[in-house]
Amino acid sequence: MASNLSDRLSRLVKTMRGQARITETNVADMMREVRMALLEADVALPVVRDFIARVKEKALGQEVVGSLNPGQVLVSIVHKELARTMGEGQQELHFPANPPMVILMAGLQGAGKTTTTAKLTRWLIEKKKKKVLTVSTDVYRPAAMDQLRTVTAQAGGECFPARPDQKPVDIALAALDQCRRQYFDVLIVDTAGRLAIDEALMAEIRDLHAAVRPTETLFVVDAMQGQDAMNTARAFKDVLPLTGIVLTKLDGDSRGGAALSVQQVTQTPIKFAGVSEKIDGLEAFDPDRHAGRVLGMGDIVSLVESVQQNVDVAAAQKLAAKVKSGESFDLNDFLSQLGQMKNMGGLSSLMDKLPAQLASKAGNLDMDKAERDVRRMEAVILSMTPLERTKPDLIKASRKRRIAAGAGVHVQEVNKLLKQFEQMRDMMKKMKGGGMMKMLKRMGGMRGMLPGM
Ligand SMILES: Nc1nc2c(ncn2[C@@H]2O[C@H](COP(=O)(O)OP(=O)(O)OP(=O)(O)O)[C@@H](O)[C@H]2O)c(=O)[nH]1
Repeated sequence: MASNLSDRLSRLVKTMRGQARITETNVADMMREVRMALLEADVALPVVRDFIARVKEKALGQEVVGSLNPGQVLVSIVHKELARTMGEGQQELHFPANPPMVILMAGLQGAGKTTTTAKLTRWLIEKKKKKVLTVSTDVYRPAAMDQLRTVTAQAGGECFPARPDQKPVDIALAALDQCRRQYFDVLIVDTAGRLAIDEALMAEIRDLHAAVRPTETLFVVDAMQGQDAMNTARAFKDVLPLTGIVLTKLDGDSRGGAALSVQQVTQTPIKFAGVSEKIDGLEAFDPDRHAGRVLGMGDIVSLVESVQQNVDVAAAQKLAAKVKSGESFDLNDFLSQLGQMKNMGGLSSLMDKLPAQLASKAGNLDMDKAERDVRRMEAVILSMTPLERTKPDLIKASRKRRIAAGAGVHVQEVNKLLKQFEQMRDMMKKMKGGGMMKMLKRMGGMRGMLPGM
């Protein structure tokens, strides 16, 4: 697995210490790394070229302030420009003043249109309190009609009973008529998957569009499609006035470079991301966060921010000094560490911000259980006396039972915690604070990643 962009740039940066400006000479090597990172993320080559030219123009002549170096400044420029290219903030659906709203789903076979139709139905019902009707116009595959009926029911919506012997336009108009008569707020028209080179099918979807005049025409594209996504998107855009893009299968291995290519050629906002096969696996697309993924850096920017805001560096330094000087690590210290972890938004929110490679390694952990464990540990420590917290060896069996009762847990939980604490104290003694100092230094290094931090 290739290392991430900030690692690569910092390797280069070692050779250019003391340089105060981004110049033609030092930018060339760095741009090569940025180009590689984007190509590895499957962004189409012409889009990469364009993007690089824009970043270079922005970067040249930038002052490198304070403790930053040119590489750090560049990572920040690349990240911001990438997020800006993929959209300015999150983009919502447009709801017309007079319902029903019609949404037309378009895309290649297997892109995820039917699954997204169901997810969107659920999203509209739950988040927007809408009454939703779906309809399949895939007259070529009766199984597709059955699939939509099943998934719409799972989503809690209604599906218009279409028949394969009808024409797609007739089906859609009949569904729209039912929608009006029965006061549905939204009609989602699912269509057959089609290749852009299939002229007859492309003409059919254009006719469908003209007949139902949708408020939203969503192009559904599989993030795993990589470089090809650009050509597909362009062909659909030529035929249909797209209003939004749904990028599916972002839970796969792909770094999601397709987002950049598709957005660039269609100039259409990416509105949703598909993040699982399940009915609730649809999220509003977040360009800032996705930029981190494309660069292979996870949501590093907000991770750095949450570490800085919530970790009490002074307290951590005091703890490191205490361990180093041979003073023992006690349960109060343990409690404060648990508190810091909670301040950063809990384990699952930290996991969400990690780069994909790291997160997938930790993916088998049950985060909900881990968070419950942390809360239980806190309750156990809080039910001890101050003396017991500094000298846990004094805790006898009868006190363990009282502590367990106070925390509302089984006595085994108290034993488990004391054992974990003992292991941690042994580890701390071996580290003599050195490991923690290293960690703190790294945090200091991360602070330099972005200007103004
Ligand atoms: N992991 C994952 N799988 C997805 C996602 N979206 C769709 N899929 C899967 O992709 C496959 C194809 O999805 P469909 O919704 O049937 O695709 P379609 O575009 O309607 O396909 P056609 O009707 O053949 O044109 C199914 O196995 C879905 O479960 C997603 O966001 N993540």
